[in-house]
Amino acid sequence: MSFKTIGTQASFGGKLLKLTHEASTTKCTMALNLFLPSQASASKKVPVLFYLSGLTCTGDNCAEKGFAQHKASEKGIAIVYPDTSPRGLKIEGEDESYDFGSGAGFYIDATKDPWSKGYKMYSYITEELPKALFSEFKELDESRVGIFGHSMGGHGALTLFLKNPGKYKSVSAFAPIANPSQCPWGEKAFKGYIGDDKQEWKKHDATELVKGWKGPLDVLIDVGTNDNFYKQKQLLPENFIEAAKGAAIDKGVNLRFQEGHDHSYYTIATFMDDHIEHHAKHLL
Ligand SMILES: N[C@@H](CCC(=O)N[C@@H](CSC=O)C(=O)NCC(=O)O)C(=O)O
Repeated sequence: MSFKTIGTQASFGGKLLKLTHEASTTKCTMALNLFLPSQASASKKVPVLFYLSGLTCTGDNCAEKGFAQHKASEKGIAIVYPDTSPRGLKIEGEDESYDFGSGAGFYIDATKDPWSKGYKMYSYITEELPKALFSEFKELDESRVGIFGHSMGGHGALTLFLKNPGKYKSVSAFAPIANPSQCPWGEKAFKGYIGDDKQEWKKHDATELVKGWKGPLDVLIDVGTNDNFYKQKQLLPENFIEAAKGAAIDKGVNLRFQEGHDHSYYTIATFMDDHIEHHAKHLL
């Protein structure tokens, strides 16, 4: 057993397991939540959605206020809510800012010291965590996996999907950091975790990655018109759309601007049913 169950919460007819496990990629104990709908059993496996959260979050933010269990329970889809970084590695500066270090792993593997010690969220989310989950929870179907997320987690969802053709059957994002090489959050993270080589940054930037995408694409993206971070040009979703057009797959990106909505979980909860429906189309 690699996971410890430290709590179980009834939710929309299913159960939310609060789990921890020792992770070798991130060199620490990682916490996460796993929602299992009532349909899940070893003889009837259910598809799985990975939800990647944004800056400052843990696996609890969306589990508590994203309203995802509502539709996932109806559809019979499990949801994994991982943490957003390693914790407590005792790296100098780890807890100094909200947008770098703890709570800000950016879903990449750091190559620069001292962060390369354990800031390996790409390997954790794409390899170590799913491997551990699928080996322990026989009710999860590893052939039907989707990915979505918010803000930094929207960047994570888009890039993990685009870097791994076929691994994820569906993708969507709320207010993603869609062109991180060109915005202050992304510049700070890439410089700190990867270094100064901007060619390297491109390998982790959804707007760059989509240019090389081959085949069909069906992405749902919601951004609020009253999102302060959109106004501050941290998100740049239009750049992603332009890049997708260049790759002749623009019809596959459904970018919706939601009038009056901001960057918060009020927005995520409002449109969560649409996102689960979008994934269900591909996973069921
Ligand atoms: N503290 C920061 C803002 C932090 C913030 O808004 N975090 C967002 C994600 S932003 C992009 O990744 C979030 O989801 N917060 C948690 C929540 O429950 O709302 C500041 O002061 O600007």
